[in-house]
Amino acid sequence: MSKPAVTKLSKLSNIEHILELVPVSSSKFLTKNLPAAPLGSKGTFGGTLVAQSLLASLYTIPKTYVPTSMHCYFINGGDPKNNILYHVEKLRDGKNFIHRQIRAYQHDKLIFQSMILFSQQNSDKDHDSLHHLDHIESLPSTPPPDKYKPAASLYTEKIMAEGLLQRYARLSDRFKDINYLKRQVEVFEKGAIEYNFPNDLFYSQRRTSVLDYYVKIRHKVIQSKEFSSGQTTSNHNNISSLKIITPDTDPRYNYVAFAYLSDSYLLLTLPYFHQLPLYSHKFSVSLDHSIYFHQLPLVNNWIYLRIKNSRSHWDKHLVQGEYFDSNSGNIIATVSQEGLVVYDPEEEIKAKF
Ligand SMILES: CCCCCCCCCC(=O)SCCNC(=O)CCNC(=O)[C@H](O)C(C)(C)COP(=O)(O)OP(=O)(O)OC[C@H]1O[C@@H](n2cnc3c(N)ncnc32)[C@H](O)[C@@H]1OP(=O)(O)O
Repeated sequence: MSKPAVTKLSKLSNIEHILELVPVSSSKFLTKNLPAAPLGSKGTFGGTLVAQSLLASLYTIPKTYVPTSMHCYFINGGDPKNNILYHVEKLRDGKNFIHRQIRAYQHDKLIFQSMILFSQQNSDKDHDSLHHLDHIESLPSTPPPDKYKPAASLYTEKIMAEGLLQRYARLSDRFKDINYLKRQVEVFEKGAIEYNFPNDLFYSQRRTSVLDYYVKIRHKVIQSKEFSSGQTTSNHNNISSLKIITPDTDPRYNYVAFAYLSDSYLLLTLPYFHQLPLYSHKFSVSLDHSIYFHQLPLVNNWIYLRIKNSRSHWDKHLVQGEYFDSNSGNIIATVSQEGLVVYDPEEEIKAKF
């Protein structure tokens, strides 16, 4: 199994290290490293499961196919102290579409399942009828500094400042822990995902139905749009001939990295739509996650994201994001997620804060 040298990166931002899978058979893939929980959370980060299930399935399909959509369910919380084994089931291999189902296990416990549809990239059709991509005119290709700030400096200014921190500490004990706060700033500064948030993200008293921000991946991912034509990535019966899929070698890694970022600061932004401070939940897990890919998401470019909270009802909340390439203004993906998020009554949160 050949593997190119890995560029030296901070461990926090090394997405290849975070997501690496070791093929154990033509349909089973084991995590190389432990599946970490997000800071402040007990279970494995959902984005890791979504991205690794996509990565595992890529080993079983020809390189000319790209993901069109994926629909995922988080069935049991992942244990960050145990490796995960992904089983890829081939449901169908067609001329235009390929279907895969992926199940993630820790020991014998099913923790996650996804279904992924791939479509042929190099279509030989000569006309693209009814061609349309949602588009934002004159979208700035970098976050305008008067509206958006790097996450670490915004967190330091809006949460860690004298006077404000005491208010957050009334919501959760974690804000009394200086190590937690320092680690959060470090994750924002050096983590795999870089954010520029609007100035009022952490506590907005503005009534609005849309939240927007900019996001990208720090780890360099090859951007070439050329998908080598031809053979399957894997020789299904010979795992020693598998070429490891990395950010340096395979542009399809942009899809994998996008899947990872698409589960972060999505459900967590719910309080923004309800004029409450972020992190004011009592319990928060994502239940499902769906992505429609509209084109190759170039994850090292700033991606402009618009989130809506279409419904919140009896602790079940639906959030939906539209992601745009900030260079072209064209839509690259649509994401939906339902979460189980439990809050105290709004008046109680506001009274404490
Ligand atoms: C401050 C920074 C915070 C950062 C948060 C970042 C969030 C990032 C988003 C994610 O990545 S979440 C990770 C992906 N999603 C998951 O792992 C969810 C996996 N699915 C499940 O855990 C179960 O399907 C689910 C809990 C949703 C099922 O609920 P049930 O009510 O049917 O199950 P059950 O009653 O057996 O409870 C299972 C556990 O959930 C807990 N739970 C359920 N509802 C709860 C509730 N309302 N309040 C508190 N705890 C609750 C319950 O206490 C119990 O904990 P233990 O296992 O420790 O005993």
